[in-house]
Amino acid sequence: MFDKRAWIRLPRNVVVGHGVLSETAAAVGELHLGGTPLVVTSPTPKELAAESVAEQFDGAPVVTVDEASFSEVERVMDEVEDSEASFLVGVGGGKVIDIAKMASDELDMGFVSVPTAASHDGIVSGRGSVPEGDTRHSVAAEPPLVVVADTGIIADAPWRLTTAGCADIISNYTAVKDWELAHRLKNVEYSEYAGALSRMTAEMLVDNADSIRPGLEESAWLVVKALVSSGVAMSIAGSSRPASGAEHLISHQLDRIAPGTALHGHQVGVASVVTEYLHSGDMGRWQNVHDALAAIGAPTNAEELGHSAEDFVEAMTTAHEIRDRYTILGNGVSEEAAIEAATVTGVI
Ligand SMILES: NC(=O)C1=CN([C@@H]2O[C@H](COP(=O)(O)OP(=O)(O)OC[C@H]3O[C@@H](n4cnc5c(N)ncnc54)[C@H](O)[C@@H]3O)[C@@H](O)[C@H]2O)C=CC1
Ligand SMILES: O=C(CO)COP(=O)(O)O
Ligand SMILES: [Zn+2]
Repeated sequence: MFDKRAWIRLPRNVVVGHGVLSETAAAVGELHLGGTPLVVTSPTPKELAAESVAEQFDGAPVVTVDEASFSEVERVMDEVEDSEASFLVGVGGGKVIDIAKMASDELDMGFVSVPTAASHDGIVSGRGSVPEGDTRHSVAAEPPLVVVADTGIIADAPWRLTTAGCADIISNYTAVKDWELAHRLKNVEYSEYAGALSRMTAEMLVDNADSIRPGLEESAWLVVKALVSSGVAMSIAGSSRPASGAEHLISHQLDRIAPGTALHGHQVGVASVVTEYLHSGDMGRWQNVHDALAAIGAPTNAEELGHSAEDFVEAMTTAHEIRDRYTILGNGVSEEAAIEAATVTGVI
């Protein structure tokens, strides 16, 4: 009997380009959500974009958040109740977008994503990530109904945020390899379509690496389009598998061991060099990942991330424990093997 089912949730309007911030209300208006939003932001994005977004909705209330935590999600939910808002607009980096996404998911109301930085693919995906206890990885959430990515604003964001977004996309290569491996070894459901889209997204970014340079709005355009495409791959898969393998597990562990040391995208990029080595050994493929990161100016080793060699090795040897996600780390790599892989690739 044929028993496959898919429920693919995607954003309705994705608006990308120069000055599109001013089209936020129009892009939302098409969806007939009704009522007034609560705008969720943080200090810098507030001045850059959130105040202007609030004006477009007739002076909608604005709440400023400080950190990605469930207490902040609850504070936003309380503000929704006080202001009687009927949907949420997140304006800022990944933390703000996640808080607004998780609050709207809890309240079962619409969510609009207005990223001011192209730092990772969570800005467009149906995945939310707020640290809870020991959990650092994303969980399923409603994707944004509307994404408004103004390349003028994103091009002016600190360059490291853009290189982090690029590295998050480059890590899709190893994520797909891990997914294929889990399919072969553990019969994990695999989507050819989502896998191919994710890999192609990484390829297109790497092929255009020469045009990804600070201050160029073209770069913001390329990276945002890649992040959208990666988010769509996750929606098709119904999980973060196409964009998250062993390299993400290692990054989540680093976030636990040494929180706040480096950006998500930068960590997964460096970890991806090592996991590519674990996949393909001395065939030079890890060098391709390393070179792609170097070409866009992202970190290529633990020191550049600000992590010690000991912490990186600890993350590698414990990463398999944090989630039910089979990868090249299998049931765990030994300390000796971790040191060997990280040393050969120049990561430590
Ligand atoms: N939902 C998901 O699937 C995923 C979620 N995450 C989560 O996202 C968070 C990290 O997000 P990031 O964006 O890397 O960091 P972030 O949200 O902390 O942003 C970094 C800093 O850049 C500032 N910023 C943003 N746009 C700016 C602009 N245009 N100009 C000047 N400053 C600007 C922010 O205010 C913040 O201070 C973590 O909590 C991580 O767990 C990470 C990956 C995937
Ligand atoms: O960052 C992500 C994809 O790039 C989400 O992955 P996780 O589910 O591992 O948090
Ligand atoms: Zn990621």
